[in-house]
Amino acid sequence: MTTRVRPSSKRCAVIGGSGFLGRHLVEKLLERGYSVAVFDIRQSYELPGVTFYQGDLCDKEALRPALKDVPLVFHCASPAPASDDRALFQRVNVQGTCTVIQACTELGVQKLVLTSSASVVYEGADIKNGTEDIPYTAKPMDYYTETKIEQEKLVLQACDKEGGLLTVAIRPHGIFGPRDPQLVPILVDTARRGKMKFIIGDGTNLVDFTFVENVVHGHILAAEHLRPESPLCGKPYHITNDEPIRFWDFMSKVLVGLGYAAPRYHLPYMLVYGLAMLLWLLAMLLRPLVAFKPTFTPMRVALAGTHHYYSCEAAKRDMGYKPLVSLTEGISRTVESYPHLRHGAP
Ligand SMILES: NC(=O)C1=CN([C@@H]2O[C@H](COP(=O)(O)OP(=O)(O)OC[C@H]3O[C@@H](n4cnc5c(N)ncnc54)[C@H](OP(=O)(O)O)[C@@H]3O)[C@@H](O)[C@H]2O)C=CC1
Ligand SMILES: CC(C)CCC[C@@H](C)[C@H]1CC[C@H]2C3=C(CC[C@]12C)[C@@]1(C)CCC(=O)C[C@@H]1CC3
Repeated sequence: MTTRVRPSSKRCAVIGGSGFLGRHLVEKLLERGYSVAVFDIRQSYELPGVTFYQGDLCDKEALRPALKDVPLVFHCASPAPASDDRALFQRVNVQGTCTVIQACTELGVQKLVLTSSASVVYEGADIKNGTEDIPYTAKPMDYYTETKIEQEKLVLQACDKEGGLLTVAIRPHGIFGPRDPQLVPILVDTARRGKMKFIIGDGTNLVDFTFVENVVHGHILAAEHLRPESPLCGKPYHITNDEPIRFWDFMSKVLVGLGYAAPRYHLPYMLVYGLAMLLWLLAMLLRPLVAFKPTFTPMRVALAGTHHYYSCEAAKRDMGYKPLVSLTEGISRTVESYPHLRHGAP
């Protein structure tokens, strides 16, 4: 007779655990007494309590050892949104997520927590205090969003309350914090190239930026509240700082904190959006001859010039979520963590 090892409830796996959010999640899980298996395409650190498995999540055989005897899996791997490689997004976010679900089911994993994105409902128009019942956009603005929608559907549909895999999706928005490879570095790069002088639109559009530790807190609460009888089963939840801020005020606070000037001059939104569309078309047409990536993509201009903030009332109600770090504290901790990006730094 073979005896199956009963997975310890303080064991878990983090797929994408080498990334920005993944590593913060791993650190918090360790602090809370979990032992963690990290599965990622690259290894970016070593920590006591972490077993590292390197591989592609599309490869089930590579995934299996990381998920074996683990009751709880977090899936926060994705190609970076800045890539415009449709085939890569499709392979990793859609086919790869099918592979993750299959592996979890075959290995008897009890809970799967997906990092989705609030952008699954965003199509370039204003969203004010959006709730989780807004339908997925039928017009995703990029391949990243298109495949995050498919990925979320797959995970939520896989939820089986009758003794099978339980699933939930966390939809963060605008994650920022120490070690973020995107938001602050893109902003500083744009400032260093002298392109952060302009405010797109009237500058009053409100947006959610969410400190990474609050996103981590939402993930752990979701995992710990996910049970067959709980309302979380098969549902998506927004996790934000619950403090929408003007997009341009947030950018200015980070820039000024790092010693750069805040943008001052206004440009009409529709003009910049139109130019971004033209540039994008040009990049498409010239692609066989020259590869260039415009800073001002239509998606980025829309993100910079429209309202997009979301309600996190459902997470408060169903899992007792409350942001732990305020926006002001989050911004100052973030700014302090980037001495090398300060104005004048070598
Ligand atoms: N950052 C944000 O503002 C937001 C992020 N999200 C979601 O949060 C999650 C985490 O994002 P974030 O931490 O910013 O992203 P990161 O790129 O920092 O982390 C993702 C990690 O997954 C790895 N990875 C990519 N492809 C594979 C693969 N095929 N197999 C195994 N590992 C792979 C990446 O490796 P490599 O770097 O080598 O590609 C990276 O280590 C993502 O699902 C993202 O969609 C949602 C909303 C907002
Ligand atoms: C979803 C958002 C809350 C988080 C956005 C993350 C990134 C998409 C943004 C981080 C830095 C931003 C930025 C711009 C657009 C959006 C970001 C890339 C601009 C390109 C917008 C136009 C400008 O004037 C320059 C901006 C640089 C920074």
